[in-house]
Amino acid sequence: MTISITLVGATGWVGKELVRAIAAAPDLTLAAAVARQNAGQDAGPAVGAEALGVTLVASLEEALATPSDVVIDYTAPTVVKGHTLAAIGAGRAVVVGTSGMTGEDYAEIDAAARAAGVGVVAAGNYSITAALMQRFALLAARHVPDVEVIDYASAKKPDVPSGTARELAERLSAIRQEPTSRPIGSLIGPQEARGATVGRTQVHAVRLPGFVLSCEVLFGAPDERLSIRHDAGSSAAPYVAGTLLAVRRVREQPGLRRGLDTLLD
Ligand SMILES: NC(=O)C1=CN([C@@H]2O[C@H](COP(=O)(O)OP(=O)(O)OC[C@H]3O[C@@H](n4cnc5c(N)ncnc54)[C@H](O)[C@@H]3O)[C@@H](O)[C@H]2O)C=CC1
Ligand SMILES: O=C(O)C1=N[C@H](C(=O)O)C[C@H](O)C1
Repeated sequence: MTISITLVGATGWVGKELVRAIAAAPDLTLAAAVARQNAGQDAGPAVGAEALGVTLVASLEEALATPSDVVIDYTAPTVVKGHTLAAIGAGRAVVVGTSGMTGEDYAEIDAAARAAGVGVVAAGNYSITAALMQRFALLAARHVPDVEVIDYASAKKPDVPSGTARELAERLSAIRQEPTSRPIGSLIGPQEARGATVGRTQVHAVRLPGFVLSCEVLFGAPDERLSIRHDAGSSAAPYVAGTLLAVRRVREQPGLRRGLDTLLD
């Protein structure tokens, strides 16, 4: 039995790579795919591949009419929460790639997934090396209380902070001890200069041409520093293996699992 997939955002930067990888994987089947501008076309040629016999549709609602085991979402921050809740409502497991959701959004999704008895995996970054950055940073935070996150992305990225930085900051916040830096409210000058507080962690977002996505975790201790950094390149290939790992594991348990590193052991 193969795992059947509904892919939303099938002709996007990541979606295209996923269509090709799903078509090449013997244990996976593309059951339905959503791409608004290419609706009516076969999904294969729409991503530069052989015909797959799957006709692209214009909305997740239409795609859910076709049975599948797992919905993958790589769309946009404005629509991902609605898509995820709709897929859960239809009894599908969900792999969330799209960035932009808050910790509160994820709490709501976890509750909905548990109530429906379906699994959800969400990762701010499905690259294996980015997951390792997160794993190493969480280990370091157990020993070093002072940590801040720098989030670098392209000038065109629509959301801030990145899914990578947001997830990292929220998870660091859950385990880190109190920092030794002065409380932000006590500082002289514009408090925005200290970045945004995500969970209990300061995140500094840089948006410049020349970056795809880089994330740096900076730890400071008396008379020494530790920097852990991940730099993404220009292709979407690094996200494919992690996303498909999540597809293969998402139905193991109901509720939300956050972070690709939760699937690595
Ligand atoms: N978790 C991870 O590892 C990664 C996450 N991302 C995130 O995934 C999201 C998508 O990234 P890209 O593929 O680079 O974007 P993209 O813009 O290249 O592709 C998104 C696709 O979704 C489509 N779309 C938008 N709204 C839609 C809707 N309502 N219904 C159906 N389709 C819709 C767009 O038309 C587009 O084809 C972003 O939030 C990005 O930050 C990107 C790379 C890796
Ligand atoms: O928008 C992007 O491009 C990316 N977004 C993801 C994020 O928000 O963290 C990660 C990926 O490296 C690229």
